[in-house]
Amino acid sequence: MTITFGLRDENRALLQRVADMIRDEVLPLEQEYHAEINKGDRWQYTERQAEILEGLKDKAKAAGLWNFWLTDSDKGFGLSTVEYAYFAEEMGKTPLGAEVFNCSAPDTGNMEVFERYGTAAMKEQWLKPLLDGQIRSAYLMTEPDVASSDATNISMSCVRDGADYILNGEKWWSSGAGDPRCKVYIVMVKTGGDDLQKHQRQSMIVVPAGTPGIEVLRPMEVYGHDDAPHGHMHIRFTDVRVPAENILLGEGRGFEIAQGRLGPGRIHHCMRAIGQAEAALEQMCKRSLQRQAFGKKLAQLGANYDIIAECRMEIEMARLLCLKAAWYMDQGDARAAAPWISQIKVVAPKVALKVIDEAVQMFGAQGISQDTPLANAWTHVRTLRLADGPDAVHRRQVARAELKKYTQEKV
Ligand SMILES: Cc1cc2nc3c(=O)[nH]c(=O)nc-3n(C[C@H](O)[C@H](O)[C@H](O)COP(=O)(O)OP(=O)(O)OC[C@H]3O[C@@H](n4cnc5c(N)ncnc54)[C@H](O)[C@@H]3O)c2cc1C
Repeated sequence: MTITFGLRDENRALLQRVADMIRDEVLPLEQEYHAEINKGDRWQYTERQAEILEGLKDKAKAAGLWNFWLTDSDKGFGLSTVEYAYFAEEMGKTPLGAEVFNCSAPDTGNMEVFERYGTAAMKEQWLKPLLDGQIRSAYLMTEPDVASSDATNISMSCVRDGADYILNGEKWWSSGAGDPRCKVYIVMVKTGGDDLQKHQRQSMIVVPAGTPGIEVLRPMEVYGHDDAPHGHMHIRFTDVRVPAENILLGEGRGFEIAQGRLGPGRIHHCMRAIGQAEAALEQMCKRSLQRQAFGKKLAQLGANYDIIAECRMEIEMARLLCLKAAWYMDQGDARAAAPWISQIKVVAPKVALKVIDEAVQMFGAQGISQDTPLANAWTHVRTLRLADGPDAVHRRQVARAELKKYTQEKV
């Protein structure tokens, strides 16, 4: 029996329905969906892809299995962050899982921004179709020419001109911007100069994807994969003009919004990474019992018992830490939760990478091939050590919170 403390009884059945749908309906179509991408223009959403994915989304929506990520809200199920952790873990077990239930990044973070900081017009134009799963979105912060783990470096120019703002500069690693269904970007820009305090120079602005002056230059590759049709795009803005009312909250409020956006997004990635680790351990165990070498099952050879045991123990530790960080988030004090989110943001990808790597090894050469989901899972989880803040930045947060207990001085 799986222990699911913190999950209210009424939501247990809901979680089981998600797990059942993933096993019975999503997993059987995964391979065909991904094979379809290789058939023609990788950046198109082919008829068959649409049939598979939109078909699954329609089923999930009709069954009421939709938008679980809207924690503590009357629009979703009102799950706590702790409860959502179990759902995200389940959805993380397969690449299409999160999108089928309208719970995928970067849309969830962007929807949260529109919900919390958007105007009524933005909610109508962007939040509504995002909540319905009709369009997708991207979040553009990282820039090629500056160390973007320090967001005070963000320098895309955004200058007021009458009733508009004009944007110039480049962004890269804009996840999801390759998808033809991606219709809107939330863009971190620089609106203030050195006369302002460091954290008041950046703003966020809403830019429709097709605005004149936007050029998608190329997909950035992850270990040689373009991740089509989602993509992590390198984009140039040349005199891109958007109405002044597209700025979120007002000039200089970018950091405030980034904090609100990134907290939940980071922990959701970790929850899904734990799901990927669980899926990899299951595959490793099954393989080690099915295959034989030197007259024994693989499980019985060398240190394989130890490897399996270590993987189980590390997953359990990571899950408990993730639930603790989620619990802190549920207490409503983002500042107190931040170091806990940083802890799990370092630990979850590290553990998932280790487990997936051991599973790859147990599969032999097949493990690194296209014939198991493991190679793809490894590259995906590896990116999490950078995306939403590199490990070192999160470790620094953890250390500062620790040191602050013992000094009044700035650490
Ligand atoms: C697959 C993928 C998807 C992504 N999706 C998006 C997206 O949708 N939108 C978006 O805006 N960005 C996205 N990113 C970008 C990601 O958020 C950035 O790469 C990340 O914030 C780091 O910025 P940087 O690459 O400029 O690295 P830099 O800031 O140049 O940092 C490089 C290295 O410097 C070291 N370093 C930095 N700070 C410290 C410190 N305080 N202490 C010690 N060492 C330090 C670390 O080793 C770090 O890895 C994505 C990245 C990947 C790989």
